[in-house]
Amino acid sequence: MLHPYHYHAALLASSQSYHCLEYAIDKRRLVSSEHKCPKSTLSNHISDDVDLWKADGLLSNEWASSLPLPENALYDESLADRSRIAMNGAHPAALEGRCRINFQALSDQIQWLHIDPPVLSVDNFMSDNECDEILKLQDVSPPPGSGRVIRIESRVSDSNNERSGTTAVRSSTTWYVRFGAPAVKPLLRALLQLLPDVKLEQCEEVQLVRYQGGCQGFGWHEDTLGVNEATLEAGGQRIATLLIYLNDCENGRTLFRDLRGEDNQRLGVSPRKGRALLFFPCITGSTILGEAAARADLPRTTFGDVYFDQTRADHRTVHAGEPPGNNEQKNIAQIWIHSLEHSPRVFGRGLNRHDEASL
Ligand SMILES: O=C(O)CCC(=O)C(=O)O
Ligand SMILES: [Fe+2]
Repeated sequence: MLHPYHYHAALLASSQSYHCLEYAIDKRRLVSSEHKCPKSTLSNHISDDVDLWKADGLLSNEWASSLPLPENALYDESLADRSRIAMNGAHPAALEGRCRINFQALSDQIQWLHIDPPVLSVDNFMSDNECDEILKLQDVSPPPGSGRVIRIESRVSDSNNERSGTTAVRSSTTWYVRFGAPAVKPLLRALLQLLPDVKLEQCEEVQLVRYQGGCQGFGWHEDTLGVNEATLEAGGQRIATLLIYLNDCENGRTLFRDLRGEDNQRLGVSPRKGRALLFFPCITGSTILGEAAARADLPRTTFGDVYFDQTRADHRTVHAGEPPGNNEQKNIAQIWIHSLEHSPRVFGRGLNRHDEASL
């Protein structure tokens, strides 16, 4: 029996005393390695729904062993240049997909952190209380048999690997939330307000991630799926990443390896409770981006829709989750938006339906 709302996968982040089962997620593929389970208070949360994952073909025996956290790669001019050249060929008129941003509703809160490729932040996207309600999902122990304790280590797929020239690993605790969970309703509503043409069916299940201070993070990677993963059933490619910081953190920024901020330093977004970060993993363009970019006097609302080409990743969007400080914990919620309807699979086929959301 699955819990009616959240938790298919909860995991123990702490790398210290006990691990029961360790898993790695390589984008949509879950790979596992089993460990001897020391006596642990958490062991009764481990359920046999591993079999469910196996049946779904998501388990294999691969295992990423090492856990280097964001390596200090140097700013790669050549990579950025190559992407810029690709971008020149991507006139918005030639881009099929459109992702309208509702500037009218949120103009005071939206900040353009980077214009090309577009990276935006939205402060107070969610209220403190709404963030707290989501955080509570992480504190509830899943009823026996409904969740399990796993450790997730995420690596970029081979194709990504080739692009960004590095293997990214994640060390974190990850929860997946059912669409019907009341706590995520405000988040889903806010998403649809910000991106009014997006259908909920295009969204992956809400993912909550917790990084423990000092030692956990997520290395350089791109959010696009590999060609074999961006299937019709998956809903094609990920066209937008929406990430919400659920608590304030001194450290633990989301860093964009090849983008520069206003201060000409590597672009980094600090975790502020309720702040959203939006960017587009595929090549994008915007109808009036050029004009607006050249004229500082144009109001922000003159930025038009973001157009995208879902067949081409924008390698300039390589990013990482910096480890929070020693005494901090970083909590985020994340949703990936696909070009087409996405079939959620984390809870098992058909077990977490978009229409449970009842917005
Ligand atoms: O933790 C972060 O700031 C970034 C997380 C991320 O990029 C991801 O989960 O894909
Ligand atoms: Fe990412």
